[in-house]
Amino acid sequence: IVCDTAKGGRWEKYLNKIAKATQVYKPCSPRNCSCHLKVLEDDLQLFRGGVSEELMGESVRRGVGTHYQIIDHKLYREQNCMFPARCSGIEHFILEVIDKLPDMEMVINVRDYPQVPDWVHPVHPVLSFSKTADYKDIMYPAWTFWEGGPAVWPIYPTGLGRWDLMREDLKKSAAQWPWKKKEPRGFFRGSRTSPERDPLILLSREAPELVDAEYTKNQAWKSEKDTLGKAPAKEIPLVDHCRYKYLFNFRGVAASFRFKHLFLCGSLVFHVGEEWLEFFYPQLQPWVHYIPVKQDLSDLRELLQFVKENDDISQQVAKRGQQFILDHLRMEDVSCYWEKLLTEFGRLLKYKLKRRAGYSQIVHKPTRTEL
Ligand SMILES: O=c1ccn([C@@H]2O[C@H](COP(=O)(O)OP(=O)(O)O[C@H]3O[C@H](CO)[C@@H](O)[C@H](O)[C@H]3O)[C@@H](O)[C@H]2O)c(=O)[nH]1
Repeated sequence: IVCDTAKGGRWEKYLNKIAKATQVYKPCSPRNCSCHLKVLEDDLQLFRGGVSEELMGESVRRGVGTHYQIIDHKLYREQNCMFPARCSGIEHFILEVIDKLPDMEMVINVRDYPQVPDWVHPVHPVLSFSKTADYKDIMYPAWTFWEGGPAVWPIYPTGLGRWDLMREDLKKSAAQWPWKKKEPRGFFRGSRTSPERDPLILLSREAPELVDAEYTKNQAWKSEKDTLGKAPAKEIPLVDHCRYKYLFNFRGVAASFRFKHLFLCGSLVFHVGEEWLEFFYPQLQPWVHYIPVKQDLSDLRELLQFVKENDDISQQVAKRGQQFILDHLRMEDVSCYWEKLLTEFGRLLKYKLKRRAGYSQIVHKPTRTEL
C-alpha cells in the first residue's frame, strides 16, 4: 500500500494496521469449505476424548436444544421445537447430506443465545449458531441460510432466509451501486436488540451528514422507548443498503445475521465489537475485510474521517470483504460445513445409538420454488 505522505502523518496509525494485516493475511482455498475448518476443529477440541452416552443423555435432559437422531440415514426429532421455522431451516441442510452421515445424535439449540458457559462442568455437547469466547457451544451455520430468520414486516414477512437467492439479489444491487456512485455516509437500519447500537443512532441524530442510522420495530416493540424515544423508522431492505458506502454491523441478542449481507453490497463494513461469532467470522479479518470499531463506538468519528480521506484504500478493504463472501460463503460452503461438522461430531460418539420412542421422522419438504 502506497500512502500519500501528507495524509500519512495523521492517518499512519490506521494505514499501518491495514498494511500489516493485509501483509500477513493468507487467503484460503475455496475447496471443500476448508477455509472454515479450523473453527470446527477448535469447537470440537474439548470433546476429542469422545462423547459418552451419559454426557449426551444429560445434554438432552437439560432441554437447552432440540434433540435429533440420525439412524440408517433417516432423521428423527423430538416432537417439540421451540421455533419450528428455525428447526426447518436446519433440517434442510441435514437432509441434504443425510446419505453421507453415520448413525448419530445431537442437541441443536435454536434459541439465539448460546447455552454452554465455560464455567459449567462437565461441558455438554450442544450445537448453537453463535457464541463468544465465554461459551463452549459448537457452532453450526444458522437456520437463516435457508429459512426461519427474523420476520421483518413488510420487507421479509416470511422471515429472512434463502441466502442463495439473497446473494443473487445483492450482487445485482451492488452492480447498480458501484463505489463511486455510493453515498459517502454510514447507514444502519435495525431494531434495538442491544443498547450497544444506541451511540450510532444518537450520532445520526446529531450529525446526519455522517451517518443515517435509525431504529425500526421488531416483534417485541411496545413503545417509543424501544426505538430510543422516536417513532420507528421505515424498514429498508438489505439490497437498498448498497447505495451507502459504509454499512454497520452490531451484535444483537447474539451475532446478527446481517453481517454477511453487508459485504455483498461492495460497501465498506464497519463491524462493531469482536465478541460475538458465527462459524464464518474468524476467517474475516479486521483491516483486511472490514473496519473494526470499538464496542462503545468511541473511535467511530475518527474512523469515518479516515475512510473518507482514504477512499481508494477503503474501497480495497470493501472489495476484499465482498470477494471473501463471494468465494467462501456460498451455499455449497454452508452445506459443506454442515456435512463436516456432523461427520466429525458423529465420530466422537462412543456408544451404540438407541432410537428414542415417540420421535417423528423428518422428511424433505418441497420449497415454494419446487412446488
Ligand atoms: O429496516 C430493516 C430492519 C432490519 N433489517 C434486517 O432484518 C434483520 C433483523 O434485524 P434486527 O431487528 O436489527 O435484528 P438483529 O439484532 O439483527 O437479529 C436478532 O434476531 C436474530 C434472529 O431472530 C438473532 O439471532 C440475533 O441475535 C438478534 O439480535 C437483519 O438482518 C437486518 O439487517 C433490514 O434489512 N432492514
